[in-house]
Amino acid sequence: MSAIPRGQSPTTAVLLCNLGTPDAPTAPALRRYLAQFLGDPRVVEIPRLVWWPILHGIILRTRPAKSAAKYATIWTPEGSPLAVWTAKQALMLRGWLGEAGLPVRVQHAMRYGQPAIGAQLKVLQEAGVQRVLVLPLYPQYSSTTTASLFDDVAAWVRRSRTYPELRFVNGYHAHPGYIAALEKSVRAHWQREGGPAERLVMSFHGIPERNVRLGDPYADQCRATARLLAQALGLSEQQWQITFQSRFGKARWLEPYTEPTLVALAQAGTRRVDVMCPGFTGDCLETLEEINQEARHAFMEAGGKEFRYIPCLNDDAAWITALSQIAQQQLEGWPVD
Ligand SMILES: C=CC1=C(C)c2cc3[nH]c(cc4nc(cc5[nH]c(cc1n2)c(C)c5CCC(=O)O)C(CCC(=O)O)=C4C)c(C)c3C=C
Ligand SMILES: [Fe+2]
Ligand SMILES: [Fe+2]
Repeated sequence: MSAIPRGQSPTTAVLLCNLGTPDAPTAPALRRYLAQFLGDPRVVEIPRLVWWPILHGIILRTRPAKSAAKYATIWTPEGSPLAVWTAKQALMLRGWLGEAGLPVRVQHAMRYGQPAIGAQLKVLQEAGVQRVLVLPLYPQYSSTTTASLFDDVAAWVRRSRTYPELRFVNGYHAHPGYIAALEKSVRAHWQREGGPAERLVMSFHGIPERNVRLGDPYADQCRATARLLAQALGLSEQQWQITFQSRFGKARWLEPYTEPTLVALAQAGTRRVDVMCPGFTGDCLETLEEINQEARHAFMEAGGKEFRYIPCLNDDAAWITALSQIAQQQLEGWPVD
């Protein structure tokens, strides 16, 4: 791909997309966010007639205040960590691609909340952008996340008379740059801590077991990521394990569940664990509160001695390099000006 002449506004863009987060750690903000999130038919696959009264009559009356209190424990002066990391990743990716001779525009957008995907696509189009690569911050494909993002892009296309040429990344769970960035983050953690703990627990966000039965490749992709990382780190089967967190509702989700596994490890005499969340590319509520606060507490209460949390990739240089490699591979062959 030839470089875009400097000084002109780029007509090619990368839209870096993430899940989204509430605007504030308050019950009203959580109600807006959860209504959009849990009203998405890709996330809750229950017929509307059955689900709507439960969502609006029960869940949105009780959950917002409880979730807001959790968000309040991780909120920063700059805002929600997920929003802060996503914006920073987009800024860094723009720099990395520019250095690689591809001065494309890079914007970020959220599936739920702000900045919305449709609004960002409109901004790009109005700025003269003719080609957009949509790059989700989800390494593992799931219909609940990746396909939902695609739906949102498609919904904007449906509303628009004209739209740019579009490409969409489905996932990169085994990309060598992603695995290498994860490996580097674990090795740096071991360096700081003076060596590995007895066990490395890799916790991924769960999804309902039913989705997997119906063909969602998410679980296999999480397992493949975990295995590749364990191999890169030279770990034996006894030194690592995969778990799934954040179960929502009463149905069976992917197992083994993270917190009960950590409790069982402590009860069986494991004193020290390293815990990471390789499926989350930036720290957020699910890693900072659910893992580093709640799961830590459960492990220690069950007799564990050290719970060593490994931060997500966030603004790590090796991770931004991986993102820029993934983007470059997809931008390859696209005509520029
Ligand atoms: C990384 C991949 C994710 C998958 C897969 C996923 C599936 C999924 N999530 C819910 C319900 C909730 N998730 C919530 C927060 C949340 N989820 C992800 C990622 C995935 N979810 C992230 C990054 C976050 C954190 C957002 C942040 O602001 O920091 C929440 C909201 C918080 C709460 O009230 O607990 C809900 C609800 C379902 C039902 C689902 C699959 C069916
Ligand atoms: Fe989630
Ligand atoms: Fe959670």
